[in-house]
Amino acid sequence: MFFNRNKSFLSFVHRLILSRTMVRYLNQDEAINIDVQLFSKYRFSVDQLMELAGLSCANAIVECYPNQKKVLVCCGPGNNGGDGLVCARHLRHYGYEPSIFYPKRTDNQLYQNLTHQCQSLDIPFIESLDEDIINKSYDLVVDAFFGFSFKPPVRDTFVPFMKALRKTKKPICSIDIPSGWNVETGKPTDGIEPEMLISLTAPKRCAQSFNGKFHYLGGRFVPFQLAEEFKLHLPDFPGTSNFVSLKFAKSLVLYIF
Ligand SMILES: NC(=O)C1=CN([C@@H]2O[C@H](COP(=O)(O)OP(=O)(O)OC[C@H]3O[C@@H](n4cnc5c(N)ncnc54)[C@H](O)[C@@H]3O)[C@@H](O)[C@H]2O)[C@H](O)CC1
Ligand SMILES: [K+]
Repeated sequence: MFFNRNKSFLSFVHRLILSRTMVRYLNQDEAINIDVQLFSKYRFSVDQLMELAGLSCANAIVECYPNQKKVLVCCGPGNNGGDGLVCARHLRHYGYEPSIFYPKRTDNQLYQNLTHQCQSLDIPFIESLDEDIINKSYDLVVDAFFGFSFKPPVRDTFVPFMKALRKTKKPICSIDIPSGWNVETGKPTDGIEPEMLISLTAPKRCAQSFNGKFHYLGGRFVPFQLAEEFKLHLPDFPGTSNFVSLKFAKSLVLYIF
């Protein structure tokens, strides 16, 4: 059956290997540079990209954690946190029971609007975080504390929160970057160990040392010219899906069966 679905199984495997092994892992400057180009040259708004990114994260989470409905979304002060707020809203619409921990808010109108949208869906905002709270009340943690603008070491306010993520027994899904990791060199000795990573736009260098269960690329919005300019070699997204596995073996099994 699968020979009919494509020219040949071998040509599929060849393309799959290339797409998984060829995808480029960005350094921090490249990630920031692409960000700037998306907003300037390609005239995307941050709201648009955040919505597309957060939606792709919610979809990938539903794919991997269909029964873990009680989700704690930990949001940081930047756009990574914004992705988390969007992800929480979409998970709520998908019938999940998200709660949000958002310790450091800003008066940025976009974040205030995203917060209001979550509150309008009765998504609770919790006021404190430690590993007992997580272990007792949640099935899954979404880590949207920090993305590619993180500069180590973790500042004092966030130290206890990162400790809770490090100590919890519950699976963690990190958005774009496992928070607290060096964007380029990866996990510090006391770093968190997420089970799932959803890279956005293109994977960052730290993702090369990620060996958790699930690694997806989300955010299906990269202009073809930009992908070409930065030689991103992004994999093909299947059908109308807005996330694609970067784990070669999983894609092969999915194809065959
Ligand atoms: N470019 C894209 O394609 C898209 C990117 N998205 C998401 O945006 C983040 C990057 O967002 P940014 O606002 O630049 O930064 P962060 O969210 O990573 O964090 C900045 C925030 O964190 C504070 N901070 C930095 N270092 C520390 C530290 N050591 N301790 C405590 N706090 C720290 C800093 O002050 C800022 O307030 C990217 O990863 C994506 O998730 C878009 O949403 C989608 C498209
Ligand atoms: K993160």
